[in-house]
Amino acid sequence: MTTTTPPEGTGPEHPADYRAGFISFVGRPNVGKSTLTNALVGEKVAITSSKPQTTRRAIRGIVHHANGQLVLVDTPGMHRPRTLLGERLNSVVQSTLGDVDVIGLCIPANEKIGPGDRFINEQLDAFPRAKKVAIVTKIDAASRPAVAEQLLAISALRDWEAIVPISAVSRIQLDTLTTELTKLLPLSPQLYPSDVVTEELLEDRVSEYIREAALEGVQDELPHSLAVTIDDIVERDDRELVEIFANLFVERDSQKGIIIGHKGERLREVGERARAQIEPLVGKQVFLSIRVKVAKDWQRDAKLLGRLGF
Ligand SMILES: Nc1nc2c(ncn2[C@@H]2O[C@H](COP(=O)(O)OP(=O)(O)OP(=O)(O)O)[C@@H](O)[C@H]2O)c(=O)[nH]1
Repeated sequence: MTTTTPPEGTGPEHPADYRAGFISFVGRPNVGKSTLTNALVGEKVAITSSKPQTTRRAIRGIVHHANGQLVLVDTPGMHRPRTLLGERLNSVVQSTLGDVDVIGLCIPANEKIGPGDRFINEQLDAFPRAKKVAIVTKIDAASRPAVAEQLLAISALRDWEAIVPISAVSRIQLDTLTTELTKLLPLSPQLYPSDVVTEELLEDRVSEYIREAALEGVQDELPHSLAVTIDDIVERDDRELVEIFANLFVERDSQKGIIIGHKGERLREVGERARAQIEPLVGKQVFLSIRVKVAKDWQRDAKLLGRLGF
């Protein structure tokens, strides 16, 4: 019997070679994974910062295009664990990578390949199912000869399915990367409806925005000590207003002072920065209450980690 019905789920508008699947970007902290995720998805779904190790959750950004769908699974930076939080982050990475179709190892163009890159590259052998692609990030920050040299050095690391130099900030070669990644995915119907760009809950995105705002301009030891929880998000019926009640956790009393600042000035700025990100997301004016609390040494305390959502 012959049939002209397209495979279930693909819909008549999709070509026969439509591909969809899961992709994870890995690499040392600060190599530009979150920035790349956001640039590909075209909306801010992962927080970025100049401080390493700011990504804590497996966030999915979804890239839609005519020939396929890339579901991006953003992972925390892989590193040797020093705290309980570090261990949990690593186990998130391990379970994520066991599932994906493609792993993109990100290595910046403007830094020599180091032990950290090699360590992560070796870890990838544990995931034979995934196809491996090298992504050379930040090419805007390196000279052409330096990029060429880096491509050569990376090609010696393993037999890659592809090596793609890109810049997320200058939007160089992002379409090429999308095309190359799509080619490596299985033939598949669409996995998500076309208007979905992330699976993250509003609450999670709001708390990430607050953490990002709080991270701006703080000292080096603080970033890992910050965590945000949301008590409530209330949509007011009587006004075009959303009320958000958040807690910002630090580990020590001294950090509380730093976050709040002189006469609360710093906290006010954090609130303003976060609000500027959240309002477009909810499409309404936002009233944001942030209460700073101390949870002593939460990174090393299993119970507190659980309470803070890790
Ligand atoms: N010049 C340049 N800088 C970039 C580019 N992509 C990212 N960066 C910068 O590199 C820094 C780190 O970027 P992130 O995207 O947060 O890095 P990450 O790998 O996700 O970091 P973790 O979350 O710590 O794992 C930020 O200051 C970015 O602005 C790029 O294409 N060009």
